[in-house]
Amino acid sequence: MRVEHQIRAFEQIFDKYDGTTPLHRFLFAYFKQNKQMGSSDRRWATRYIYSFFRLGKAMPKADQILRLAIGDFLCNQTPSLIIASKLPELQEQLGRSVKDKIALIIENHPDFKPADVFCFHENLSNSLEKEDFYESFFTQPDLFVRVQRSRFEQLVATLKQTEINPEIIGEQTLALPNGTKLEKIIPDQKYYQVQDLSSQKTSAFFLPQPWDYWWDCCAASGGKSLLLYDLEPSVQLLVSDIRENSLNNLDERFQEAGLKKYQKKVLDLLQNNEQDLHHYEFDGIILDAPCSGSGTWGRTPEMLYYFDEHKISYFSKLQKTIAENVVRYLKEGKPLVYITCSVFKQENEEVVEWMLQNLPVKLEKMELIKGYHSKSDTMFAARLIKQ
Ligand SMILES: C[S@@+](CC[C@H](N)C(=O)[O-])C[C@H]1O[C@@H](n2cnc3c(N)ncnc32)[C@H](O)[C@@H]1O
Repeated sequence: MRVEHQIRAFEQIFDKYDGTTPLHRFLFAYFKQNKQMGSSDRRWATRYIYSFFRLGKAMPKADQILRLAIGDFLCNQTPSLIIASKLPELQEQLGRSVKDKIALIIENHPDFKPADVFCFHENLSNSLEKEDFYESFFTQPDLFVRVQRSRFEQLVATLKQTEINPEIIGEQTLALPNGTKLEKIIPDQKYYQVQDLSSQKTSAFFLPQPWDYWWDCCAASGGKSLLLYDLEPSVQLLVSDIRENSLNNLDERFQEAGLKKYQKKVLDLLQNNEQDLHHYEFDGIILDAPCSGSGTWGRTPEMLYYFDEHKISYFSKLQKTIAENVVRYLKEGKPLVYITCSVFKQENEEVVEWMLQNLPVKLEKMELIKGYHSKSDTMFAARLIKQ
């Protein structure tokens, strides 16, 4: 296959894609419509377009195909026609670490600045190590699974039989190479959940008591509720979300996990829900808030290119309003666990600061759960106690 052919395929995709749908979904539809592309064409086009977006906004003035070659060099350890044609002097260095390769690119192209990869740096939470964070975009995150304790060894053994070598991260957590078709290997999903490592770590903020009544108020398909249930199976739950569809998926997941004691409501938490909720009082609330998702862009690098910075303040307002609307249903002395998958301080520490000033809550602890050293997402969690 000639390099011109690959470049044309990349350019056609790049021209058609506008960032409004997730890239993986766009590519799925695009390949369906372009049946003339064989599997090798599709594989190369996918590699190139992802490598390109992983470069974010670095080297804005450089030629697009040179940017593609640099992205491809930084993201991959195997050769490609683009690297061979645009960066022949670096071909032999493909096996080096990302850090080394970044240094080589800076040496050869001084206009390459790692900080431009993630160009919203002014907004980053203060405790984030910026260089490590920027560097992490050139490595694809892993796929993490949380496994029922009693099934852990058996699941590891099954995976090993299929020549997938899972990395054991904790008592219940495995890391697998991204793209592993786990549901094909183990179709019965009763005993494991796909859930990012940092997301799993948010459970350290829950600390439920036996027979507590908790509200997972932005539950989607129930990932956090399942963590809570795992910690304390006697807990009773109200789960709600604005999207009915997500709540429908939740039923199946809960059933598989054996979670039976829950009630479900479709609620828009920007509205007054007093009619529905006036008699409710909770022992704990999980607010896994709608957010920019900027801590997960290692999985969706197209956002580095297309995200509109104005959205940060939009999400921040949304988060404050939702927090205000839910905290009134919390018992005194009980926790509100505020979670985002964002790295922006306006959605994290500043929302907490706003809550401390405007709501009857006291901060117990908060943490940016950094995923960039462990091929996982970065999240934020805070535990606030109602006064
Ligand atoms: C970060 S996701 C929750 C993920 C989920 N907790 C999990 O662990 O899988 C945020 C959720 O907030 C919901 N949401 C957005 N705006 C909302 C609103 N105004 N009222 C209630 N839920 C809302 C979204 O539908 C989305 O499912």
